[in-house]
Amino acid sequence: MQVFNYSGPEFSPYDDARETSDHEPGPWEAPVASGALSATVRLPGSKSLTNRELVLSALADSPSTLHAPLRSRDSALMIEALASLGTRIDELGAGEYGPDLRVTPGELAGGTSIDCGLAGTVMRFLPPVAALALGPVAFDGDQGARRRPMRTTIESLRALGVDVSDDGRGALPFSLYGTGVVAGGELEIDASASSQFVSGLLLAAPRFTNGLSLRHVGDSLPSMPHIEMTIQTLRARGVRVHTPSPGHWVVKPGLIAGLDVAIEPDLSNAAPFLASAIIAGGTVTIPGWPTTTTQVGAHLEAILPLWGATVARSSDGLVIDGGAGVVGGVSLPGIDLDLSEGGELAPVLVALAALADGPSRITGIGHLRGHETDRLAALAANVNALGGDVTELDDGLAIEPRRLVGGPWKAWEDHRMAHAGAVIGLAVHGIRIDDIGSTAKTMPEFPELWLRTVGAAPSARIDPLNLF
Ligand SMILES: O=C(O)C1=C[C@@H](OP(=O)(O)O)[C@@H](O)[C@H](O)C1
Ligand SMILES: C=C(OP(=O)(O)O)C(=O)O
Repeated sequence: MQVFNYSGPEFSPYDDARETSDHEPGPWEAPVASGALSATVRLPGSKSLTNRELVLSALADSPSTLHAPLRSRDSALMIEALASLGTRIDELGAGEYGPDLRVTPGELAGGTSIDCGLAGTVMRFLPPVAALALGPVAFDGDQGARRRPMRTTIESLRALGVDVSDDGRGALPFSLYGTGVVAGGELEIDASASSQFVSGLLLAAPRFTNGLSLRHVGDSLPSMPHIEMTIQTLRARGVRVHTPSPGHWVVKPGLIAGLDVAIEPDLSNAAPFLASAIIAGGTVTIPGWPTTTTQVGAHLEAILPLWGATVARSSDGLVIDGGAGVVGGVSLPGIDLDLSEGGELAPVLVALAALADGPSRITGIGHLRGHETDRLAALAANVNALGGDVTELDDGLAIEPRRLVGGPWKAWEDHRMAHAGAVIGLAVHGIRIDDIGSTAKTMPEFPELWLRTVGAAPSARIDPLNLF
């Protein structure tokens, strides 16, 4: 097994990361399951698809329309950044999920600074785009973002001839001076800390004069489905991309077509809602579940039955049936899972494992130390503070069965940490999440949707709220 060694800036989930955060921490008492569920939860659009389509629309040769895009902090930051680089983005009427977006590409211009917030997609996808602009572009983000690994982005741009200034930590803040042209060609990078290093380069590569032949060298490569998503979104816009061998991608130079594209619901954000049926019992339906998709959340269909749930597709969407649920006496088995392809699913799956009656190991996720917070340390600290027994491994977590008791649960700015706390709180009285506002990163509706899901009347239909 290949082990990822974290080599980014030093940080721990205990650091106070709130100094530059955009919201006041919202303490929240997680609701306990009060009975079997029967809920249909319509989820907002995928973060990963929305932010890829925004970038490609900005680089395209004609306008694009995004239907049902995500509206959250991460997509708002992407929109703001692309607008400051010269892209026009208009809201179109009010669709079922809020306004669609019309993106009209403009000449890319520097002379701006980009706030990445805590968004990996903004900090890794936009520097190669900014290199195509004329003029200086400065990048910074939240205090927590300054601890996320960025060395590969910085070094890959330098290797492509882009003038980048940084303080040598391999992290935000840094700035680059775009000349309006990137020659491209052959490039080797180490993307073991994040697949987003690969995706960011591939998304801009059709606009490089010679395209890009990109090879990943080094340790294992996480989150392969997200790279597949990048390739598929490029191909849908007429870009020629091929993969001569695993870890080697070739993007031909050429035009990126404008497109009318419907954004799928965020299947990774479906994780806590699907998990709620395993804890509370009963059924949860997610409408609009795509028949085929590159979203890694689709793996939940195969993963969640490991805990005994029945997961099936119906004409209404994806339906999970948790039977009587943990609170109704169902005993969850321990599991052994390599989650290298779907690290963003880990927090909710660890929450389920912490409620199981057997030992679990979730591995292949060493790179989660460089996510919104050090997710391995944060999950271990949170569960152990409730009386759990979670041990950090080099590339994952070992979870021993323990009876958990109520207590504080820290989000550390991390939306998925808050989701995990909410899942545990369904089964354990008195879980107090310190900052439910962290969920605004990808799903500002989470607290409301969650309360309505777990207290939902039979067959209640729950739609995203218009919070904007
Ligand atoms: O490209 C993307 O949209 C993402 C890639 C993954 O990043 P890592 O490879 O850094 O885990 C994933 O965890 C993140 O939530 C979104
Ligand atoms: C790792 C995540 O986000 P980001 O896009 O900021 O990397 C995530 O959403 O789990």
